[in-house]
Amino acid sequence: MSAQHDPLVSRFPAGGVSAVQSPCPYPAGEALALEHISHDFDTVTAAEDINLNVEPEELVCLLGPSGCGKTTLLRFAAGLERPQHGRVRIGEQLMSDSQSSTWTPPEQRQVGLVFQDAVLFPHLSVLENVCFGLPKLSAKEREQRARALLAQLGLAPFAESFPHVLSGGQQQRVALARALAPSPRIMLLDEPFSGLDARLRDRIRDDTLHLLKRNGTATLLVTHDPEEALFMADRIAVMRNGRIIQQGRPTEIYCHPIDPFVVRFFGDVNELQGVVANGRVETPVGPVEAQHLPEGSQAQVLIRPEALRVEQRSGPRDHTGSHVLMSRLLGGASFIHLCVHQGNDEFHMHAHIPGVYLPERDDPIDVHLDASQAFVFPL
Ligand SMILES: Nc1ncnc2c1ncn2[C@@H]1O[C@H](COP(=O)(O)OP(=O)(O)OP(=O)(O)O)[C@@H](O)[C@H]1O
Repeated sequence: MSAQHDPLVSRFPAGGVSAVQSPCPYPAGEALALEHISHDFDTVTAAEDINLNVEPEELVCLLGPSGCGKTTLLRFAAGLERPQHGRVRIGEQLMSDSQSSTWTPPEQRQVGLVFQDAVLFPHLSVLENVCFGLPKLSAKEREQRARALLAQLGLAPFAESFPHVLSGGQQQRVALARALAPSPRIMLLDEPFSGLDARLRDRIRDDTLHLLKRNGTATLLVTHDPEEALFMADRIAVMRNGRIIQQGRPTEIYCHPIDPFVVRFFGDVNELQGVVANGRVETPVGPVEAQHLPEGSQAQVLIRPEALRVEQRSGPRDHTGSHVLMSRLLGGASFIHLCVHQGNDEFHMHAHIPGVYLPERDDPIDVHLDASQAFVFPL
């Protein structure tokens, strides 16, 4: 989908940066390709046969826990580190190739880089910081482009200010504008929002998404935050221990996770076990399809809290059936601790219900399962 047709960007007025530089000035084809990248640091495998590409205008998130190798991949793309095996291409150009010893230094790669902490030149104004990477334009064009970008990020009033008078969030936006000013072939963002408090982070994340989409900038974003990946990404690559274990559109990753790690990484999950019988596994909240597993095999069932719908039932509050243990309001949703029964066994499960729904402790309930958010894997 082009940036112009993306409903997310429709709230932006025409003009701005696009008046200075039209979106996506690079030819069609991949913006970035990492091909068969492998790399060890002493005994740690930071990358193992990684294949990842970013299409023009696409925003790809590398998502995974701390230490899984996300930053290392970004550094290979930027040319800050040389992979022991594999190739890096940016656009049509080969940037590094372990076999032919091809190597392009970072300053010749036309990448935009933003890290967790904005590193601005303290002796230059905001405007001068953003103009810094634009030596090929005339002074007037430089200023025009820098001001247009600052305006898009709500920073126009600070153009003449020096970095030390800006808040952390404002500094981060300046860093973003500076990286974007030279129209990089690819933007490489390494946890750029993680140093910000929650509300500011949401705002800057939103601004960044709109800015990147409006400019049609291909982007690789590193994050350990699954919500951030879902919010930002056109495509997500989930990493663990130096390997990409699943990549696809956010809905594919969330609704069709290929293993328990991917399910758990996206949040709290109810975990149960059972035996496959007649192509399904019985759970205390209903059967779950398991046609892909052998009959009689042990299976684990992972059920997201939002898969459970809770209905209050009339009857005695005597704990003979499923009942409420505790209810909490989380804001836009309610979180309910449940005690559910299967035969003589009791299970503690969590339900996540949209809106304000707070049944009382000990209320008898029926629990219904949306099986599309329940996943069965071999044990
Ligand atoms: N220069 C280095 N020398 C030795 N080990 C390194 C080096 N750089 C990274 N590593 C190791 O490689 C692994 C991957 O590190 P990397 O920084 O890429 O992970 P990450 O997923 O980005 O983690 P985080 O989210 O914490 O930044 C880690 O075990 C790390 O300790």
